[in-house]
Amino acid sequence: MSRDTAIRKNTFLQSLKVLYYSLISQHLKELVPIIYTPTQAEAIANYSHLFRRNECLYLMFNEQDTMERDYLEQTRGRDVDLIVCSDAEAILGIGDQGVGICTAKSSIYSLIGGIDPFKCLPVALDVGTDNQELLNDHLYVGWPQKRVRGEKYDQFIDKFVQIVRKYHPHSLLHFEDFGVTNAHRLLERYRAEHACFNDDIQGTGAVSLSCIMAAVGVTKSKLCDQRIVVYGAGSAGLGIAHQLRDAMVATDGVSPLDASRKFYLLDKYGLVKESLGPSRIRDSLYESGFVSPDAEWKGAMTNKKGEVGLLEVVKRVKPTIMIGCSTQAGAFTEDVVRMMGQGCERPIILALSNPSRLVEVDPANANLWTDGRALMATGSPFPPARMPNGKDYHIAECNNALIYPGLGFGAVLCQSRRMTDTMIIAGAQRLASLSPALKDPDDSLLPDFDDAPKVNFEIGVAVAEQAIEEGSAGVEWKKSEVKQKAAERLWRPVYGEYIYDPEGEQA
Ligand SMILES: NC(=O)C1=CN([C@@H]2O[C@H](COP(=O)(O)OP(=O)(O)OC[C@H]3O[C@@H](n4cnc5c(N)ncnc54)[C@H](O)[C@@H]3O)[C@@H](O)[C@H]2O)C=CC1
Ligand SMILES: CC(=O)C(=O)O
Ligand SMILES: [Mg+2]
Repeated sequence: MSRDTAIRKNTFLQSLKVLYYSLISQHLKELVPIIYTPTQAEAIANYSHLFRRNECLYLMFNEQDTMERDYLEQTRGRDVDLIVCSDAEAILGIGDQGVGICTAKSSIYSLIGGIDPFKCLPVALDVGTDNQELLNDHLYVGWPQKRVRGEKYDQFIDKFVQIVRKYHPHSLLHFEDFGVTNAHRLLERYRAEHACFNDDIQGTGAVSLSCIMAAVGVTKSKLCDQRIVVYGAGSAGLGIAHQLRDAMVATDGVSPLDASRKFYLLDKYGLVKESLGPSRIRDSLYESGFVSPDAEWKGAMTNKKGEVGLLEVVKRVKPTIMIGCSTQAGAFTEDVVRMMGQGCERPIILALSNPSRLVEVDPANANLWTDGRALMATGSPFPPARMPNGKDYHIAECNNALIYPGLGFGAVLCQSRRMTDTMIIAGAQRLASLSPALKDPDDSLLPDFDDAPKVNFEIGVAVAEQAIEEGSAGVEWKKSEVKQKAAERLWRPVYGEYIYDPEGEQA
């Protein structure tokens, strides 16, 4: 190699990383689906078989005695702003993947959020796996033990969080794809003491709120006038319901109780209603206030176990919005969608499960079954649907990646010690204000992914402005200074253009 010193080799190799980011940045729409959803699910599912080298900080449960040393070794000389961690229990709709790491989530912060990749740290928290296929696989690279749960799990996570707080107190700690029993708990436990963010709960809630704000703009109605069915009451479903309810309370002035009654959540036991009891309703669902009173469901059709299914719910509720985050492919059947279409003029349908093969309804079918009246969004990219008038309807990609990079950029920019609900709402409102559907009701509900960097810059500015206004920021800027500061801070991959000159070579 012509680069003869270690430092020249080092800078050359670093430049290849810049090439990676530069190439993807120039072809975002084409290449994000390759490094992120839907392909990422396949890459994670085959992680051990495709394994080349470790790209993240890998912390294993049975090596926690050296956790602090391992952390320091990986972060030495780096000014870490952002940490993306996952225990991989509920990866991208494909369940427990043991050590299926989420480096892509971290790369998206750089590609779309403009955060220097050198300041981002992806962390795999390996606490074992309950995925028997992985445990039987002799090539599995993770710790081949059953998942650690309970107090020992909490102690391991706590040790990690305290190390982050000690060495990078201004960082944003992003939780990704934790299992439903841990996701809410961990966020609530740590968000008051450190800037924490759960993407599946808050990121998905925020991007869905933006999408729905745009959709109710098209239907010229208010958020509090909607009847909302959420199919799949896990991290994403509950996060979305909370976000929409908070927005109804904040913007439409309804009480939290009245707002809660606009929601009908379904989980694997059907409609979440009182009589399902604690064996079928998780604590976080009970506490959420979204459990339907039995009195509202007298005479409803049930199965032998007393469970009410989706079709019956849609028939009785006549929802204006139906959101899928259940991992159940095709759950929004023709009967369900046609029934919804009978109950309202412009059904708003968000089929958010990833990867694409798990989508609750193919938008082309939803379009057909509602005669082109549905306002639609999906979690992974889908081709446009042809409307009866011959026009193409662009399906919004309602994926948290359209908002979390900006939320993170904003929090990091102003060194916020908290990621507050109001900062997230400010980001969601800014995204909604950029919806193409505001100019043309037949256009996509959300901006195109090609515009994601520009859009996320705006989101970041809105978040930092809100943090300054409410006193959460660690910097002493005026709100009017934020845009300039954001522009100065933005990282963009610039890879020099090399022009091949054969004549020059001969000379
Ligand atoms: N578009 C986006 O930005 C995002 C999409 N997602 C997708 O949403 C899906 C769920 O993700 P999480 O909420 O993180 O997982 P989760 O495991 O927390 O939640 C899934 C929920 O679906 C429920 N469910 C399972 N079978 C069901 C059935 N037959 N009927 C009704 N509900 C059923 C489960 O009980 C669980 O509560 C995944 O496919 C994920 O990829 C998640 C986060 C963001
Ligand atoms: C997008 C995402 O966070 C998920 O599917 O889990
Ligand atoms: Mg996720």
